[in-house]
Amino acid sequence: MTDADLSLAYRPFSLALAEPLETADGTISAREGFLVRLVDEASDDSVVGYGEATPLAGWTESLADCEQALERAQNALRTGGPSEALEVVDQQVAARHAVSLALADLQATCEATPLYRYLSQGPMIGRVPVNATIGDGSPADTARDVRAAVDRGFDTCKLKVGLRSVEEDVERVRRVRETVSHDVELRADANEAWTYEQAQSALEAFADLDVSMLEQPLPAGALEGHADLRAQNTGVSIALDEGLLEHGVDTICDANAADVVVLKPMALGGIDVARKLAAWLAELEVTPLVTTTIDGVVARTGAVHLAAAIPDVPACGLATGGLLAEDLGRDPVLLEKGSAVVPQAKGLGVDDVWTE
Ligand SMILES: O=C(O)CCC(=O)C1=CC=C[C@@H](O)[C@@H]1C(=O)O
Ligand SMILES: [Mg+2]
Repeated sequence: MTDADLSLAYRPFSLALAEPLETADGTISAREGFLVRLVDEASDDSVVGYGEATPLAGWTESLADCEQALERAQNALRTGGPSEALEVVDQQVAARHAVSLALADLQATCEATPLYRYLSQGPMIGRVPVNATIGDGSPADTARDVRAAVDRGFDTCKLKVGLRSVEEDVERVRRVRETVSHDVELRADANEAWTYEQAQSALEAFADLDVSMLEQPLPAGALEGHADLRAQNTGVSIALDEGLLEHGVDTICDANAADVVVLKPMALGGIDVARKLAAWLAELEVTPLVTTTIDGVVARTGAVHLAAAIPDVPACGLATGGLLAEDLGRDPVLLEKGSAVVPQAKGLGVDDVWTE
C-alpha cells in the first residue's frame, strides 16, 4: 500500500436513542455524525477501513466544524498522505477520531490482526468487563432499570445523578441497593452538578450504600475540590471525566485529584491518543477506564478494542449500543455476563456499514 492509493469518503448519519438519556449535562436524544470509509485502491480486493465522527456538544467540535475538518482530511490524504490528513484535523477531536480509526482499521486489516492487538502488540484478550448505563429517573424506575440490567447479566451499573436534590439521588441509590445485592457494583456520575458541600454529603451517603465510584461530582475546574474529596478516604473512588479534557493527565495526577480517569476516545481525538493516555495514567498509578459518547457501532467497537489493549481495565462504559434505537450496521460485539466479547476478526471487525 502506498499513501497515494488511499481515498477517503464520508457520509452523514443520524441515530435516535431508544429513550432520551437524562444526564446532569443535558438530555441526549439522538446522535448525529459522519461515517468514514478509507479504501486502498491499489489492493486487489480493495481493503477498506472504517471510522466514525460523532460530535457531542460540550465534549467535541460542532457537527459543522467536524464536516469541514473531514473535507480537509479528504484533500490532505490525496496530496500529503495519512500524516497530513491527521494533521489537518488535529484540533477537531471527533474528525480526528474518525480518520485515525479508519487508518488503524485498514492497517490492522492489511496485517490480518484484530485492531486491539495491532494497538497493544499484546496478548489475546477474549473479553472486557462493561457496566450498564442507567439514566436519571424516579427511585422506583431507577431500581427497576438496575434490576433489569442485572437480570441481563451486568454486575456493574453506573447511575446518572445530579439532576435532583442530593437527598433524592441518595434515595434512588438506597432503593437500588435494596433491590440488588452487594455483589453488584454501583457507580454514580454527577456530570459536574454539585457544590463541594453537596458532593461531600452525597459521598458519605454513597459510602454507606457501598457505591464504588463517584464520577465528576464537581465542575471540571475544581481539581482541588476533587483532591479534597479523595483525601476523605470514604472508600468511594473519585473519577474524573470532563476534568481530563480541561486539565490533562499531568495536572490531574500532580493534584492527586483522581483515583480513576475516564477516557472517551471521541472526545480525545481517537483510540490512538486514548491508548497513550491510558499507559501514562497507569504509570502514574491512576486507573484508566474507557467509555463511549453513545456512539454508533464503528466508534463503539473501536472503544472495545481500545479497552482490550489496556491491561487489567476495570468495567468500562461500552454497553451503550442498547441505548440506540437504530445503528449503522450489525454489532460484532456480543454482550455476555457483564462483559463485551472482543472481536477477533482482522481490523475492527465491523462490516456492512457502507451500503451503496
Ligand atoms: O460511561 C458510561 O456508562 C456510558 C457513557 C456515558 O455515561 C456518557 C456518555 C456521553 C456523555 C455523558 O453524559 C456520559 C458521561 O459523562 O460519562
Ligand atoms: Mg462521565
